[in-house]
Amino acid sequence: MKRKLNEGDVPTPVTQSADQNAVSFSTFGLDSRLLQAIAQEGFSAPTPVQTDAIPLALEGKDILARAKTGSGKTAAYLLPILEAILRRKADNRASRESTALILVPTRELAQQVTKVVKAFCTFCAQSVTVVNLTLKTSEAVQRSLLADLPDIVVATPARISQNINTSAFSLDNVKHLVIDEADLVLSYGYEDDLQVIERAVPKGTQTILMSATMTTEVEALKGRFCHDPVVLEPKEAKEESGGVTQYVVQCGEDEKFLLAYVVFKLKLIKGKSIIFVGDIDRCYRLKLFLEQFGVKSCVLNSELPVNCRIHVVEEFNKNVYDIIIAADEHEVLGEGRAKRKAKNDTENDRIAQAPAGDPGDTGQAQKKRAKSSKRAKEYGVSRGIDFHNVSCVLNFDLPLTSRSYTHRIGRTARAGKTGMALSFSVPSSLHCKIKALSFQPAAQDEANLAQISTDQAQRGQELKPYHFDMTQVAAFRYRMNDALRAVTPTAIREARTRELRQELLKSEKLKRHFEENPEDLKGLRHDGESRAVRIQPHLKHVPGYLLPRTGAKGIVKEEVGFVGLRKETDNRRRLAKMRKMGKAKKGAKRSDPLKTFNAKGRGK
Ligand SMILES: Nc1ncnc2c1ncn2[C@@H]1O[C@H](COP(=O)(O)OP(=O)(O)OP(=O)(O)O)[C@@H](O)[C@H]1O
Repeated sequence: MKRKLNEGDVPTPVTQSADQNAVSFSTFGLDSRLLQAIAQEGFSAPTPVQTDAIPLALEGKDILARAKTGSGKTAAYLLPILEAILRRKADNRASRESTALILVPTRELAQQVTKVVKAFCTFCAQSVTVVNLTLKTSEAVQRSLLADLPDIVVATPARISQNINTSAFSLDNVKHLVIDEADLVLSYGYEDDLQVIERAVPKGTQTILMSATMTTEVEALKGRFCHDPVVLEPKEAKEESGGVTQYVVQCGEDEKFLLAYVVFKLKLIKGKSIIFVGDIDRCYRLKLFLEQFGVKSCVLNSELPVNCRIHVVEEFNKNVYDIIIAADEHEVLGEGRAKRKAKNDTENDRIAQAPAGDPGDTGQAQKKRAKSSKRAKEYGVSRGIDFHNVSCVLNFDLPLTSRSYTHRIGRTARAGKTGMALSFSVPSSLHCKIKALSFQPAAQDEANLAQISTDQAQRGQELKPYHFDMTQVAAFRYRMNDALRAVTPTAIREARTRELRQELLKSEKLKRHFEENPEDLKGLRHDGESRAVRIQPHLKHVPGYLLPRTGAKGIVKEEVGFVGLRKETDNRRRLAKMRKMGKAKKGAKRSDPLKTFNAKGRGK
């Protein structure tokens, strides 16, 4: 909640309301302590969804609000709930009940919502208590947290149903139920849990559904949980992704790396960026690749413990990093797949499985995905996480669904700001040309891009081609190849384990063990220092001769049409150099240096 809307930044109204400009938070009749907190957050005026939802929610109405990502939906439902709790407390000081239940699809979101509650309760912290039930705690701890009867409980549906089933939590006193990111809750496989909750929710509970998109799932939830709800929808579809300028580049698999290098090294994109990749290995591959050019980034993926993920987002939001590389693996499962659940899940949530016989899916790939999907279940980086001040979302790997695309690009242009989304799409003729760099689901890029473009067109948005001057970009190919060669499967594996090792070092739980076994600590520390990729200092500098005469800007040609990509034939030069260094066997056939990756296989 750090970014503020400046005057003039305030987005256009979401629905038709009487003179939106005259609305201020004080017109809602909110408790002065809440108004103080709102002012402290720097919110000068309510956003359109807040303007519409807050008065209705204060009247106790059920609401289904559809508003674009980043439009301030969290405050739209939290403020009226906090107001209602404070009013009830003022009437009956003795009462201690859990009266508000906020359901979110992921742990990160639970953490985020809890933080927002606390921020709004800065001046009434004694009166309102909140518990985030998704933290990694034992059932006994959860039971005791709930026994304190916090006013607000934030959790995933699975955690709630689990606690209802063990009688640790009763919904008898719940007066407000929120399902945030309602369009995602069912696709995360929470159907059984929602059934348990549905049965336990008392009649007359005020229900608020918040969603970025209106899907059949949301319609279904509306029918099941709401009573005669007011439906708030954007006035015009145009406003949906209004602040995001969307671009697409058709390119080969290696050219994704080439363009990423050029874009970030030459700072063609100003400000902070989120790069979405399709799986965890690609997260580290890209990170290690960019690192060699002195481009620093942090990674986010479901393999990292949840506390670490939250920490990474916080660091990014504090501008410690400008680039975050996020693996959107849950998305890779596809929405349909994610619905399939496995029984006997020991964790509180279910396992999303890939269906058998999916076209293009190997058995091994399916197994791997099913295994990782349990982790991915509560991890949804493209959904709802409030990354601050993101100028650009780069879809390094194109999302598999239009809905995912909407969620991903919603990480930029938040709270009335503007932003840019750049997507790489691999034409089928260029897919699987370089095995080590290829991403299997990209085989569907053409079809997925067509679907995304159609959906965006329906929202009045267009994906324009981004014009790189590829003749200029090609000059960087030699360096790209050099850097790519250093990112071996072993390097990726090591980077992956190193990241986890660092987490072990930070672990509170292992502190005692390390005190008793200092050798283990030393070993881990030492491991952490090892470098995954051989250092090539020259790569960090961009020699002037690589740049066009007009400087870095000459690489992006807005006025020309898309320039087809062409493989540069620098192999002869490279081979000659290697021979000189005695590395290449005479007569060795290496038409493309990247093919050396093939021989070693992928780093997975
Ligand atoms: N009235 C306001 N004035 C200024 N900033 C605001 C206002 N309301 C919310 N914000 C800021 O806008 C950002 C986005 O808000 P929020 O996370 O609630 O959006 P959202 O609609 O829930 O997005 P998503 O669908 O992605 O979860 C936050 O950083 C929040 O602090």
